[in-house]
Amino acid sequence: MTRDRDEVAVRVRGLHKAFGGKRVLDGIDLEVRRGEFFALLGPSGTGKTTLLRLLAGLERPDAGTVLTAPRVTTVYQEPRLVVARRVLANVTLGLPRSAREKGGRALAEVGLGGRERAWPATLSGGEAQRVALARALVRDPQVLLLDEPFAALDALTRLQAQDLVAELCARHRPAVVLVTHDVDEAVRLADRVAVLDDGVFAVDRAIDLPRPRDATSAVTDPAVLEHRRELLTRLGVSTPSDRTTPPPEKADLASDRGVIA
Ligand SMILES: Nc1ncnc2c1ncn2[C@@H]1O[C@H](COP(=O)(O)OP(=O)(O)OP(=O)(O)O)[C@@H](O)[C@H]1O
Repeated sequence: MTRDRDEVAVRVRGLHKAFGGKRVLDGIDLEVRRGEFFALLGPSGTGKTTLLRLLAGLERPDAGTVLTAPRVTTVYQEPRLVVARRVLANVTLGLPRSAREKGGRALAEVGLGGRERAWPATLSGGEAQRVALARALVRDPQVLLLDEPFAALDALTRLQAQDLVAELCARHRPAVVLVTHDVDEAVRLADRVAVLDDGVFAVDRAIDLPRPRDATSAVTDPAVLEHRRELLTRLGVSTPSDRTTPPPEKADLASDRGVIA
């Protein structure tokens, strides 16, 4: 483990944010280190994107502090490519011409080597999102913010894109904050998963599973299933195993009878 893995790249303390009197974030504390992958789940409208926007410096806190390493880059659900610019120009947008070579290497890293001169309109959704990843990579982010980056992709492309992001993050080791609605995606990618509810983290759970994590283990590995069950329960979704568990009164009865150790 090298030293910069231990550097804190995101430090949030006592963060409060409201819009028009509506409390959205109500005292958030968060630390994410270089090389750490943090995923944020939560029902719609709980403030996940607001937290990302605060980390990106696009919103100001009402109270509390938000500190990040200087190079912060966001990848959004839509790739946000400039249609009138070729792929490489999109990757290096706003950077000096000297960044072109690095841009080409970033494209090769996301599997799009040779597509530098393609127009965005000729790309598939998955390819366009890989261009967006290359555009983030070329900026050497110390903090990578991912705002539901796989949500618009079909199921198979999404799994491939998750593998790619896991691989890129393992190699470049930014501090990652991923916002997602997908529990399986969070468990597959993250070192830690939090559930944002009512302005605070209702859960902040370490996912200490070995890597690489392949897609099939998501349906076979009991440790993965346990994380999934716990997170879904915290999100208010009952799982089949919950439904087959006797209700509490019955479990108590059973334990009174000595059936449950
Ligand atoms: N600029 C703003 N002005 C007013 N209200 C806002 C603003 N930004 C966010 N909100 C409100 O803050 C709340 C949280 O929004 P936010 O987009 O952060 O939630 P979210 O958890 O990311 O939702 P989703 O999962 O649906 O994307 C919502 O009620 C939203 O309407």
